[in-house]
Amino acid sequence: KVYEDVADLPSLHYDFVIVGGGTAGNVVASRLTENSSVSVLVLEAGPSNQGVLDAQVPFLESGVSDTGTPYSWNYTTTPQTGASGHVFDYLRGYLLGGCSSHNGMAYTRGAAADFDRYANLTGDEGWSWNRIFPYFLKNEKWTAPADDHNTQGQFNPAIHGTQGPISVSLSGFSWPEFEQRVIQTTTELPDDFPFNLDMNSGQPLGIGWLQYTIGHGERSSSATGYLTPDIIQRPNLDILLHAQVSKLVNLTQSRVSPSSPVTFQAVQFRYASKEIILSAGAIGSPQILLNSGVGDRTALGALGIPPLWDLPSVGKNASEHVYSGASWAVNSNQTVESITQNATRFNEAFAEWNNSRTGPFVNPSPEAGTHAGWLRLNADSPVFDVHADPSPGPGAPHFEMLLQPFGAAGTPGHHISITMAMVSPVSRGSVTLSSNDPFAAPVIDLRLLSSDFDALALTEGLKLALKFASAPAWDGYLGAPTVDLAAMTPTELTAHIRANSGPGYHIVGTAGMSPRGAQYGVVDPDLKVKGIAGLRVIDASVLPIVPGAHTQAATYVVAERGADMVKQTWTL
Ligand SMILES: Cc1cc2nc3c(=O)[nH]c(=O)nc-3n(C[C@H](O)[C@H](O)[C@H](O)COP(=O)(O)OP(=O)(O)OC[C@H]3O[C@@H](n4cnc5c(N)ncnc54)[C@H](O)[C@@H]3O)c2cc1C
Repeated sequence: KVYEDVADLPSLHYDFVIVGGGTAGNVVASRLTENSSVSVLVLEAGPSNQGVLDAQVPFLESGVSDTGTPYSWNYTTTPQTGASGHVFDYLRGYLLGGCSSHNGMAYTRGAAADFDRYANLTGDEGWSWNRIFPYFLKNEKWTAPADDHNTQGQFNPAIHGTQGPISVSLSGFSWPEFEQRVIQTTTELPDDFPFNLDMNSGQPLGIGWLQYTIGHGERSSSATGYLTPDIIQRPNLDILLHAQVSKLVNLTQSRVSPSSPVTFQAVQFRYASKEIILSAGAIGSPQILLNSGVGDRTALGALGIPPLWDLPSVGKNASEHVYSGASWAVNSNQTVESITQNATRFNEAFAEWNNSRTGPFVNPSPEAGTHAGWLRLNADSPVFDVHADPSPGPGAPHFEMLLQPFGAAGTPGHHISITMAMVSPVSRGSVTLSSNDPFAAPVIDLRLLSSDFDALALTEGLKLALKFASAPAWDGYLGAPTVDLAAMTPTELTAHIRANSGPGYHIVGTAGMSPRGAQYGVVDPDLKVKGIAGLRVIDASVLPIVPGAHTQAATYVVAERGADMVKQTWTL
């Protein structure tokens, strides 16, 4: 059951307490309570997703994701020196479902090489692409698009799951003038921009149709998919909302030494007899560990937090994508602005969604892409003189190119954009504490573009965007660029990128996996916190390096495998 008030909770003792009812946390709660002998409590800081219209209507996503809404943690980053000193809002979902209840819904699994690298970095073959692949299928329910269009040639059915909790579909409303030009470009410039039937095969390189965690015109999230009404009714599952966990309690108060590991058995006010599972996300999980005295001993001591267990990697190694882009006016009124800049059409589109779950509101927020391209730097690029290739292999991208029939928000007229992201960044940031107040916002320093490699690579990426737009397919359609990037020298382009880029909200790595016995890292490959009994982290923070993909699919498979590991430990 879902509880709004702690006083109503029926029990003090649970087998498992899951901190965070977000993307990963709800997967674990749902899977563990499949066994009726197990009791689970989920503690979620935010409110319910039920009745939050903007979390249901894909097009209205920003109403739930943006800073300032009641459903956002309202974080900001520190000034980002590599990005002209800008301070960015750092969006994180503050409601049941976490980021899966407010994200952009793009469904991208990443490259096989991303997961094979996780296997190498952890010494656990179980994280390799081939071994993880069944979990993608287990998570997914392939669904026809809302407009029921013929999807042949737009995806490969052989690589998708059909029975899982999360609906995945192709776009349910089309922008034909734009889409035809994208596809035409793949035939005109096939060397640089080959068509890829399905970017989720493990071989993402090329341009393909985007898939979204949307079913029948509505957002599919961990809250809607893994906490269906019948699952919520399970007598062995309690979910407490408005419950922000400050720190974990060490009931045994045992001395810290490698031979007598610390045992965590409680959070604030509830007992977990088997395990506490931290699923508070890549910001929340390290924050709770640090508040609990698990982290860099010196830094904790300096803040007046008694260090309990020295794990210097907690909150470090934050790995995040960085986005920049280009936009052009177009000689057409067939862009998403025809809805966002016209109140009548906006209201009609909303009414259509209400009546039949069709129309433009079935697609994600206005700036969503119709297609994505996953691209690489040239093998002989001089950028590799600055830093060795950080990508996990030749089948994995350096860049994501998002193709959007929409310009910059607030600019009148009709535009298209090509957003370009550096998805194999060298830069690493951190999540640290500002004080010993466990409820104070953490310090989020992504160190975006702090590596020159990232800035120089993204410069090459923007050149690829310009090349894409130079294909004959766009002749007569593209008007003036919003900013004339083609006229810039490479140095000017790099400076432009530093002044005009931002984060992708894809942070991972702050409780990263490393091999068992390694002196670095936060969790072992079985997601148990190193040196601590009774505590795992199961969420995006355990991925040691950001995949070349939006991160929800990777988070879902971490959670599915994590739940299996917990079941295995306790023979459930
Ligand atoms: C605006 C935005 C757009 C995105 N777009 C996409 C996209 O289009 N495609 C994609 O694949 N990925 C996208 N992502 C990234 C993706 O959604 C995340 O990587 C993923 O969902 C993270 O899952 P998680 O379980 O690690 O954390 P979360 O989903 O954030 O879950 C953490 C949960 O823990 C709760 N919590 C935190 N601290 C505490 C505490 N102290 N006590 C109790 N509860 C707590 C939070 O409220 C939250 O519910 C986007 C992210 C954002 C923010």
